[in-house]
Amino acid sequence: MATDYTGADVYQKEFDPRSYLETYYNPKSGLLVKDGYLNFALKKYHETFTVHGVKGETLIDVGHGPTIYQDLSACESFREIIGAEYTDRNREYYEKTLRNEPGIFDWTSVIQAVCDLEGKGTTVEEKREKLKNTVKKTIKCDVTKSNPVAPLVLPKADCVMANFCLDAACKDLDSYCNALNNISSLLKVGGHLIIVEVLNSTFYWVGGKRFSSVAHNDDFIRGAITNTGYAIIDLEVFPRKYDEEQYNICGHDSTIFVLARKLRDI
Ligand SMILES: C[S@@+](CC[C@H](N)C(=O)[O-])C[C@H]1O[C@@H](n2cnc3c(N)ncnc32)[C@H](O)[C@@H]1O
Repeated sequence: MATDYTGADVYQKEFDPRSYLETYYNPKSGLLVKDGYLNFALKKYHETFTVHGVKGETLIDVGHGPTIYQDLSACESFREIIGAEYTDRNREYYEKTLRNEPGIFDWTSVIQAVCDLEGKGTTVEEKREKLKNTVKKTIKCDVTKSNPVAPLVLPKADCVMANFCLDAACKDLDSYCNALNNISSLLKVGGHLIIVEVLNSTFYWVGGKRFSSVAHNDDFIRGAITNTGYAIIDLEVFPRKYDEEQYNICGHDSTIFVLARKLRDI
């Protein structure tokens, strides 16, 4: 079944942060927890900032939505994280999570898992504090615009990450490549890009609303990143076991994690 393109205005009106978190990241029933993706992503982020030594002054987390897991390792290697997301509700939810407000989605087990990966004896509370202090601000961002953070003009960052954002934000493969180039304009030459996407899916559900996704395979992602002026440092595809009920909630057969270094502006 085809899904009509759900653009940024649909996200602003209809994307419910709590439903998204419960459906995909609930510690017991979350789809991305049960299929192993979350542990895969935590390991890849950990390796990025340790084995691959990615670090610097500023990292921009594009399309962070209401999730924080993608920043838990990064906050040890960057002086500043800037959250850049389209919807007001997601920015608010993300900020409330940083402040660990009562009733907010509970990331404790995920924070503990990252502390265990790091093996430095950091406590969950210390990690929460570190992340809260490292995220200096959240700003509005639209990846379909040539300057995604307009009207702001930011100094170029050392790292840009987009976790499950571009597939969700883009209408087709051409607009995906444009959006990749748009977020690349936020990054220094020599800086690092981290892209995480689902493969071969056209939709995902959040709280009774079907959202569109651009369908592509890993070759497309590899080509799009290389053609945007990057050298790929690490690329891994994580397959998802077939389960009819779960595939009816979101249709991807795997996820892809890519770490790349920017060689030039195109
Ligand atoms: C599938 S969610 C991903 C959330 C989170 N990063 C994660 O890893 O689960 C897609 C996110 O992209 C954001 N988004 C959609 N269109 C966008 C646009 N044009 N510019 C920036 N963000 C957008 C949505 O608001 C949402 O937070």
